[in-house]
Amino acid sequence: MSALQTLPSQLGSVQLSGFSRGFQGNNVLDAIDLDIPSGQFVALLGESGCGKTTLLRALAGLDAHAQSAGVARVQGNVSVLFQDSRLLPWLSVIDNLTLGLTHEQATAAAQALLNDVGLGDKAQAWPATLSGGQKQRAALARSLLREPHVLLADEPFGALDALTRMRMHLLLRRLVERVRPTVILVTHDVDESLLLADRILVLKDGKIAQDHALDLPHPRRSDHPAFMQLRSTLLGSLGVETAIT
Ligand SMILES: Nc1ncnc2c1ncn2[C@@H]1O[C@H](COP(=O)(O)OP(=O)(O)OP(=O)(O)O)[C@@H](O)[C@H]1O
Repeated sequence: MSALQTLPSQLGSVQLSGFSRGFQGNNVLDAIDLDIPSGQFVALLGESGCGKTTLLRALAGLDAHAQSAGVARVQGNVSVLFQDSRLLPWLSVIDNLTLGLTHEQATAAAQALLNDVGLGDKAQAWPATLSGGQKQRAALARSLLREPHVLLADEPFGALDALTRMRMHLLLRRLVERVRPTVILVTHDVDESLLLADRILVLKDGKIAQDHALDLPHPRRSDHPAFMQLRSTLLGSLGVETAIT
């Protein structure tokens, strides 16, 4: 076997080794080393402008104009979920899901995923007739239909109201537990990271400044003592002091 071949057990793993990236001479990511094993759910936190999206887009193979050094390796298929759904307005919901897929079962699988995300009756609807939350659910279904080994999500729930966001959290956890992709979720929301992730990273000054493993069962309760302690630590690292000690 050649050294370049990917072993099945490595599919879904992500490695950064001395990875730097910048734009127009400004360094954003500074020699990052990071190993994410297959199937891990990672949340990436950090203050605005610290480079979270830059890191995610590098892993997605975007921003070819950026100056990069070092290694960023993602093994397997990648799906990207953005803050806006990016559904094409001239295609029905189900045609948005199956766009580019040629296998015969794509339509049946798309309908099954739409059922899963509660949009079973919206398959033939136009995207413009969906609410923001419904569009994001359709976008999530579109991502998972590709059966990605790695799901890269950039604040996918950032624009949703609190109630819809809570529903999306439950939905994402349920689907992720079934499909088992590696997930890297960029978020500003500390509670979101604590509710969903197995591991929480904080990006600061171009480096991974904190790396926390979370071994709490799901569904999680936000009043769990370990949850509250880490919440306080994370908020502190983001420059927000809390009363909890
Ligand atoms: N395509 C680009 N061209 C030039 N500069 C860029 C580009 N993309 C990002 N940057 C710069 O890189 C830095 C990091 O931006 P990035 O969007 O990665 O931060 P972020 O942590 O995701 O921020 P936020 O939480 O506010 O979304 C910023 O200073 C930004 O201006």
